[in-house]
Amino acid sequence: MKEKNPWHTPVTIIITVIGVIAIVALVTVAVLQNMPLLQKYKYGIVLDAGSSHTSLYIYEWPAEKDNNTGRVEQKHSCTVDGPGISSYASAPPKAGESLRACMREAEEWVPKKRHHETPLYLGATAGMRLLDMENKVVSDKVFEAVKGALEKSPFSYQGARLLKGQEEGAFGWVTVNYLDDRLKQGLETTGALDLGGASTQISFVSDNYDGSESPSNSVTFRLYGNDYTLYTHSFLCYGKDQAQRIRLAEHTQSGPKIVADPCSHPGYSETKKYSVLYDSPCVSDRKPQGAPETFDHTGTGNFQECQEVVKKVFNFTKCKYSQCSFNGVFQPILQGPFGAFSAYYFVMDFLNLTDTSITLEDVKEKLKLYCATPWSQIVQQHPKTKPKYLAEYCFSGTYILTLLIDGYNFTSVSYSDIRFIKKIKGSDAGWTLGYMLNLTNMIPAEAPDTPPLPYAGYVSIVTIIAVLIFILFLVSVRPLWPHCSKQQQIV
Ligand SMILES: Nc1nc2c(ncn2[C@@H]2O[C@H](COP(=O)(O)OP(=O)(O)O)[C@@H](O)[C@H]2O)c(=O)[nH]1
Repeated sequence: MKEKNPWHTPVTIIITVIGVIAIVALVTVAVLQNMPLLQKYKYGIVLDAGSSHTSLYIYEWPAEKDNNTGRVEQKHSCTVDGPGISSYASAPPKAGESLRACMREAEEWVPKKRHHETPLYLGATAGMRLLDMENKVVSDKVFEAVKGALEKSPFSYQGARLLKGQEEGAFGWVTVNYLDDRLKQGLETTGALDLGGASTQISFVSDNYDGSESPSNSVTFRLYGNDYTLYTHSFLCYGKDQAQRIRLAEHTQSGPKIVADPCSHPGYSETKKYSVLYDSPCVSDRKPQGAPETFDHTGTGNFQECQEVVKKVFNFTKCKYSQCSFNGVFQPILQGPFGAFSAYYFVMDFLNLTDTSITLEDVKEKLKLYCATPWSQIVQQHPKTKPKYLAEYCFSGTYILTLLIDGYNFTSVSYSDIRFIKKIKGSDAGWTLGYMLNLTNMIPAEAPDTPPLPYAGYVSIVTIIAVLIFILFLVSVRPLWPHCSKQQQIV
């Protein structure tokens, strides 16, 4: 007689099928629910309206990490043709028009469906600060022109404004430390040294600075659960272009027809207009009376003498604080490391002096040789470099060393704590990224909660538990199993 196989009872079959379906469903739901979404990105655009030129930066971050945990990276940058927006004082509408080509480029780089939700900001720095001091009506017109141009774009325009020097310094510091992952991990921070054309910024955290001395130099942040009291100062007129004017103003106090300049190469000669040299609030009050219309700017290429004239740009006499950098400005004891970017990098990179492990004496020796090189040889060796930049590297290198050593008090030891940088992990060092991170609340005050397990670990655990449940289920229905002994295999 045929004994009925207990596995073939309808109840057992139904229970088994339901059990298997339930386990598969459990694993599927858990995995799908927690699976990373297909990588989609969000974007932000910042225009840096500097004194010498405007740059547009497009930033990108994973869309599903909108809860401040995603990494923001620079996707693209575009340099606006022509000078900085402050140079359009006599024709403000052209300042708006000048942005058009880069804005079109941005439209191509940012996916069309993201255009309307992509925030667009413009921040103007020292060039516009000077124009604002000189003629507020005109600077307002320039802002109106750029606002008009940006409002027409398909992006979510969030405003065009003048950045305070303190903001420029602080956001540069945020950028450097964000890109270096120092904020999220609560590591010792890197100071930021930014050299522009019209202003220069120094920002760092020092154990000796709690903001009580010279509070106007302090900015406090709470980022990823850590408190920072940042020292920051922006020196208006101490960017390299304005410092060059101050120095030449020193040379031309008596309104001479010929200026023999130790910071220009021997054999260099250029006819310049007094009206152009003195056309800046940084020097306008020093314009010599009865000067001729032009002067011949000639070079002697003497580094030591250049250092002496550059030092005169700084005032070291007065300090009402415990310690100062220059011009009576408080500065706490330097605490490194430091990242030096913008014109610091352009100049030191050109001069092959970005390696700060070489001694300061060697750096000065190299600069001395460079300054003494005849102009004809310099032009011959660098046919592709803009003559405007080429003519100024001797001055700019000397200015950078003087600013760092005499101005900020870097020593031959702490000089090696400086890194001359252009980019960090593919993103330009500068204030723009820090500015956008701040305005989009991308850096939380508190450290975001991290999931207790990484995704792969989570999937493994769910699968193992499901398999265990299945085995338990099989064991629990064991009484219904067919018996394996020979006698029971009667079919
Ligand atoms: N050598 C060199 N200098 C540059 C280059 N781009 C900009 N600069 C100079 O670097 C300085 C900084 O420019 P910018 O950012 O416009 O100045 P800011 O408005 O004060 O921030 C100016 O003196 C520019 O002339 C470059 O590619 N090479």
